[in-house]
Amino acid sequence: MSQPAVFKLHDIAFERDDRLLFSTVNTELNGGDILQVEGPNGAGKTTLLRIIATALSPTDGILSWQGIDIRRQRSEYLQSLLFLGHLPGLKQSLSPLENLQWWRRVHTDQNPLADEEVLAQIGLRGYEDVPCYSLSAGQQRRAALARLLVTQALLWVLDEPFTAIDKQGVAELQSLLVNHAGRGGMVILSTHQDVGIPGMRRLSLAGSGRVS
Ligand SMILES: Nc1ncnc2c1ncn2[C@@H]1O[C@H](COP(=O)(O)OP(=O)(O)OP(=O)(O)O)[C@@H](O)[C@H]1O
Repeated sequence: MSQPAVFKLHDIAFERDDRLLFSTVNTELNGGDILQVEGPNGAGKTTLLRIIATALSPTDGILSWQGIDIRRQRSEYLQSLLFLGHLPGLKQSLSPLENLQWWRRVHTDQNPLADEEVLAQIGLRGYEDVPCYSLSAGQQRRAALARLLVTQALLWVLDEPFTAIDKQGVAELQSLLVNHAGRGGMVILSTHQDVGIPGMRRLSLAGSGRVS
């Protein structure tokens, strides 16, 4: 018997204010898969990613992880998932170093990489101790993306991760995603940018949630 897909969206629908945003969204991911959720402004990309991150419940449909409905194993599922929303999600009065330390403690991160090394790799050397409110938009995005370097999560859910970062940062982030997939991880992302990731699949929300 074949193994169930690691992650599956089955007939997902979402209705808001009596308006059907999307319905019959079906797709599945296995280790190594990268999926881009695409569609015009207001199509529901952020909404779908928030459903995947369990911040919203679908009006209809089932999400399964390792073949089991995520509602029956919520904490196990959430331990396997890292969600970065379209805002950086940083405490603005804290520095990138303090934000990272806080995040690592909350997520009981066991990665041996030192905080300073993480921030250097993400392009924030020299800005470790600057309060986040003083950083540029791209530097704030990098401070948030630093979590990708230490997380053990298998499924990365990233809403507009390329926003505000420069060309080199985009290339580095693409490599990070490809390397994660190469190690058996999975990525679901939304972006309006042309992302040149070989083998990346697309889920279109321009109507009925077709997958190509
Ligand atoms: N908190 C909310 N309350 C009410 N309506 C909302 C809320 N958040 C989003 N919407 C509506 O839901 C629809 C989908 O929004 P969503 O943010 O998911 O779209 P999107 O595809 O991510 O758009 P964009 O490309 O502009 O980021 C929009 O019509 C939006 O107005």
